[in-house]
Order: sequence, then C-alpha cells, then structure tokens
Amino acid sequence: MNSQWNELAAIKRELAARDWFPGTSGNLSIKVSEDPLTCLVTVSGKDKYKETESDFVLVDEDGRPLTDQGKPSAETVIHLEVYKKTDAGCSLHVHTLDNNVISELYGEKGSITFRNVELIKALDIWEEDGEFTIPIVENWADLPKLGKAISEKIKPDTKAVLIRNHGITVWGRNAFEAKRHLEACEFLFSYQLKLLHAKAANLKEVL
Ligand SMILES: CSC[C@@H](O)[C@@H](O)C(=O)COP(=O)(O)O
Ligand SMILES: [Zn+2]
Repeated sequence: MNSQWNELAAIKRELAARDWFPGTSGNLSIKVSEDPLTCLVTVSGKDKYKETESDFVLVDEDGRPLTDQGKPSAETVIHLEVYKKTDAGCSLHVHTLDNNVISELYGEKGSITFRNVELIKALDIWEEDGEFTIPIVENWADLPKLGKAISEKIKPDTKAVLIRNHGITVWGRNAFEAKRHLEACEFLFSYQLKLLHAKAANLKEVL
C-alpha cells in the first residue's frame, strides 16, 4: 500500500500546484487490490493543498474504512462505481471554474464532444476524424444516486464524466494515465470556452 500511497500523494501535490482543490473540493483515489476491491481515497473535508500523514484512508468495496486516518471522501461511492465499471486503477475528481462552466453550458445537451483538437490524442484517440465525448450528469445530492447516474453513463470508451455545476471525475488504468486524461480534459474545456468567446466577439472579422 506504501507505493500506492506515494503515487497518490504525488498526484495530489501536482494537482494542488495547479490550484485544482478550491475550498477543500476534490477527491482522489487509487486502487490497491482488485479482488476484493480496495482503494486509497482522500479523507473527507480536508484542505487538499496541505500534506499530512492522514491524507488517505483505505476503503473496501462498499466504502467502509479499513484504516483509521479519518472519514473517507463523501464521494467515495463515485470512485468505487468507476472501479467496478472500468479497468481504472486511479480516479480523480476536481472542481475547476472551466469544468463547472462547461458542464452548465452543455448540461441540457447531456454531453460535450471534441473533435479536430490535437490534445484528444492524450485520451488515446488517434483517428483522423476521431472525437472525444464526455457525458454530463445532474448534480444529485443523494450520492449513491449520483454514483449510479455516473455509472450508467460509462461506456467502454468513456474516460470522464462531468457533474453539472460541480466538477469532473476522470480515470485511467494507472495514476500517470488518469492525470494525463485530466490535464487533457481541462485543456479542452479552456480551449472551448476561449473559442466560444472569440466566436461571440466575432474576432475573426477583425483579422
Ligand atoms: C466543499 S465543496 C466540495 C464537496 O461538496 C465535494 O463535492 C468534494 O469534492 C469534496 O468532498 P470530500 O468529502 O472532501 O471528498
Ligand atoms: Zn466534488
């Protein structure tokens, strides 16, 4: 469990450096065993910019703590749904301004699709006309219901789900891949927002 702890701590440090944990938001997990399913998950309500010896707690497949660092993330159920539904080894959840605004702009549509942007390759989409879709679910306060809503949106090629006006949950087979997917998603959100602004301002006309 030591190596998974260190891997998750390193990711947490890097996401903190990007300022992706405002107001104690966000939670991270890494799978420790497959059968029975256990994972390390961030302790609930902590300031994720700080590093302590009780940052992560080991939980079982029902989210029950197996170690005594504290209360597991309120959103542990989402991480567990991801592990149960995919081959993920690491799952990351962050709230950023860009992912919140995108989730609201495209919330009614129920998804956002990116094509013709180089960075979708970071999500393993290499075809000439490839596209990358992120489903968007409502932000149900009932967390098991939210977990189920997310699980239902996960298809074999899904790598992330947006929660409306809340944040993103993104995963990968390992920590390196999960972080690459998260960085790519956030790049795409920022790109899309800038593009929409530029179009709204008719910026092409002033060239
Ligand atoms: C403080 S706002 C964020 C929370 O409501 C929640 O969405 C979140 O991401 C963090 O919850 P946590 O229980 O600390 O894992
Ligand atoms: Zn959250």
